[in-house]
Amino acid sequence: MAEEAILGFLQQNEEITDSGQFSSEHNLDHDEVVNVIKSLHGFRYIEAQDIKRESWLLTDEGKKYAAEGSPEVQVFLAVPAEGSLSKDELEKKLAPSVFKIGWSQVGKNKWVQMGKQVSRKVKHVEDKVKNLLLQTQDGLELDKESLKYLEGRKLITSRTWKGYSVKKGPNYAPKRKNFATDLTRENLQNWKELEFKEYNYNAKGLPVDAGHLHPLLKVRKQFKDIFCQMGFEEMPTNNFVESSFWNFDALFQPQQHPARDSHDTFFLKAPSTTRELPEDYVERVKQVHESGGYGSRGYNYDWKREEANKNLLRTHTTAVSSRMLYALAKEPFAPKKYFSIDRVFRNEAVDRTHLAEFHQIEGLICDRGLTLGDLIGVLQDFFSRLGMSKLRFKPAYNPYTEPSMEIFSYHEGLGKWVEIGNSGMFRPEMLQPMGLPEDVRVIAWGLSLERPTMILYGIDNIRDLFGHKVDLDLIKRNPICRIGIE
Ligand SMILES: N[C@@H](Cc1ccccc1)C(=O)O
Repeated sequence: MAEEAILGFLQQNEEITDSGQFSSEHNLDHDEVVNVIKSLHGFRYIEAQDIKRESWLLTDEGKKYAAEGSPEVQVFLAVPAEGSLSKDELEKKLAPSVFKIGWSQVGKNKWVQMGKQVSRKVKHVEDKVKNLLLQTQDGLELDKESLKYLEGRKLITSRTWKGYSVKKGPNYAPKRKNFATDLTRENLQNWKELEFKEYNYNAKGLPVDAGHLHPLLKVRKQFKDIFCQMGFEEMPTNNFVESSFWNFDALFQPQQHPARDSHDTFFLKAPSTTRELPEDYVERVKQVHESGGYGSRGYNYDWKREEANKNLLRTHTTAVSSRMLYALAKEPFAPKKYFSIDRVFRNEAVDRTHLAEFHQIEGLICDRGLTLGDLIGVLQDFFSRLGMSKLRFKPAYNPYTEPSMEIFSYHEGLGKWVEIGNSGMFRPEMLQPMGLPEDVRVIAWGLSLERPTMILYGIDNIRDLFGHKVDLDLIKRNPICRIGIE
């Protein structure tokens, strides 16, 4: 409405001299008129010039007198037209503040006789203050002296009024054009008929809603911090594709082991085999599988090179540990603590607790003379840093560790013992062919990253945590959970 009024007025007239006046003449809200002026100015339909004016507003006290009359007139009217009354009697007739202010004013104005008795001195009085206040309220201009007087009595205060004078601008039109703003298919097809809005390179874009950490990343960070605090170095795990040799054979896992079946492992079609392996080491691995050595009888089967060459998606990060230990064995011996947290792959039926790819956390310590007691002690230290200090161990079997132990922790929240990992001491059949000194022992453990994360975040279906069905809201709004689930 205001827009039509402004553009229409300028069609016939040179100028709107004062937006305030214009608003009251056209019965428009001045704030709305100002908004329209700003917008039309932005598109250069109009030119606008600021106008600033001092305007006056009544204070609360001023408003009261404008309605009820000034206190001096109220006092005057309380004095009888004929005769007199005592000051006390007069005071009782009026509100204390009215009496107090009015009394001093009637004195100044010489309207009443102020002796023992009070009586009128004049017949009529004019309520000048009330009239001036009413004029101010109506927006009429008062002379300087009156303004100073009312301001002195704190009945009015000044406010800077802002408005505009308005003329036609370079893009003036009696009606605003609708510009096309989006590069839609329709707009592009009709581009000849349309006028596009100009780009505003100074406009700020929408705030970017991105950059949230997935719960798995938050928990991974906490595990990483714990390993680093315990002096572990991170292993390079950036190869998802591994040969069967490093994933299985180097770990003394026999070639007919069920895990090496394609039902359990993803084998690669291309490249289906590895290009090179360290030949002398391969020979020693073959020997230990076939006929043992280092105090072992071996598995007594025909070890096949083709089987070791097959490429696969690594089924555990222990494949990386075997590469690292082999590299370590080539140097003069130095003790090491290694860890990794990265992705592994298993050809499994997916259900609420299993995925075909998940993350494995792996830690190992390699030093002379380590014992099972050291492994238990390190595990106690490691898991208590996670807030899990009640641990139990259960004998287990891995082809590459002896002894092997499953790790259970008492979960206070769930009120039961839960399996949290697997561990053991690497076998001599694994370490000796690498060339590590005979008294060097390696203690190691592994667990999934998903399981503790699910426990922490109260997620009971792994597909709600990882994969294409994950709710983005989970990623945007997950809290920071402290590991320490006790
Ligand atoms: N590699 C084992 C975990 C493990 C690591 C190190 C020693 C013992 C066990 C697994 O996949 O479950």
